[in-house]
Amino acid sequence: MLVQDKVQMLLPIAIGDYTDFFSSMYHARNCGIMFRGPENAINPNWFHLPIAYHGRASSIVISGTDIIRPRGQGHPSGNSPPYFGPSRKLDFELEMAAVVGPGNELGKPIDVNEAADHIFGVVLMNDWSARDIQAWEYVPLGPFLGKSFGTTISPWIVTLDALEPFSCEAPKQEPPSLPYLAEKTSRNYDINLEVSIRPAGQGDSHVVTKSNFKHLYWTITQQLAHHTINGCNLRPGDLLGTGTISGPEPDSLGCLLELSWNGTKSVTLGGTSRKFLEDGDEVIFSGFCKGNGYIVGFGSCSGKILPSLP
Ligand SMILES: O=C(O)/C=C/C(=O)CC(=O)CC(=O)O
Ligand SMILES: [Ca+2]
Ligand SMILES: [Mg+2]
Repeated sequence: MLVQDKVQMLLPIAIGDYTDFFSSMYHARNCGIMFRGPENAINPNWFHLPIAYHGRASSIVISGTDIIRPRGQGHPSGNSPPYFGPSRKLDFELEMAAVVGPGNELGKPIDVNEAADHIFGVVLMNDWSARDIQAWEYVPLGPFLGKSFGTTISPWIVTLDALEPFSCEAPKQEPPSLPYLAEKTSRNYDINLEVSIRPAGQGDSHVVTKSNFKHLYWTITQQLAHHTINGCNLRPGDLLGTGTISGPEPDSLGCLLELSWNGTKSVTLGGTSRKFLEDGDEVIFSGFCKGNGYIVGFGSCSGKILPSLP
């Protein structure tokens, strides 16, 4: 046995492909209210299929790896042209991710009721997001450079077997999903999640949100079944992010975009405050399940923001 602090953690898998879903209704609704207003907050398709984008596997890094503030084109306001420079709206996204194994052959979808047999386990994941870059580039094809500069995961994979004692009923889906997504039993897991930020030079980190995996509307088994329904093959080590896991309460929102309501209010951090991340901030995710006399821990998923290139 080795003391955790004395070893260097590495990525637990070789990640061939990475997909990121958008499966918390609270997160989808909040983003929609901010970007489209309350009447059209959630697009009609959202309630019929687990929405996702194809992410970038090459920039997935292990917890503890620094993240360089990305540069890019920022969203013009009014009639002004777009600007180029360091992101002014750098954010974290509190997520978990399923690690695929064994996966399927090309052309042979995985049945939703057998999907759990193709998920080896789960990790914590931070889908770092540059909101100004993302807002300008994402129509009509989805996120691109606003998210591909870095994604952090925790160092060990907690198997679904280890999570079984913490399984709980998933939210009721209304309208009912199409038959290929209808599960005989639809399960989530009760996993406590927490995000804290340690500003540069401070010893203490400050908790900014607490959420729970059980808030996901689309389950990870529905995500996997949907991903393969067109015949797409998933391979061992592929990573399926859940999407930002926001809960219903104001202190359970999974990103600063929501917590600061797109920079219109401040989030307190001890003696200071944030709307988006500043250079030197260390963002630390933790996750655990509390059993009877024991804990299943996910370790931490952390990263510090370094200044952008000149
Ligand atoms: O509702 C929209 O138009 C946009 C939503 C987002 O951009 C949220 C997002 O970043 C997706 C994610 O959680 O990864
Ligand atoms: Ca995401
Ligand atoms: Mg990312």
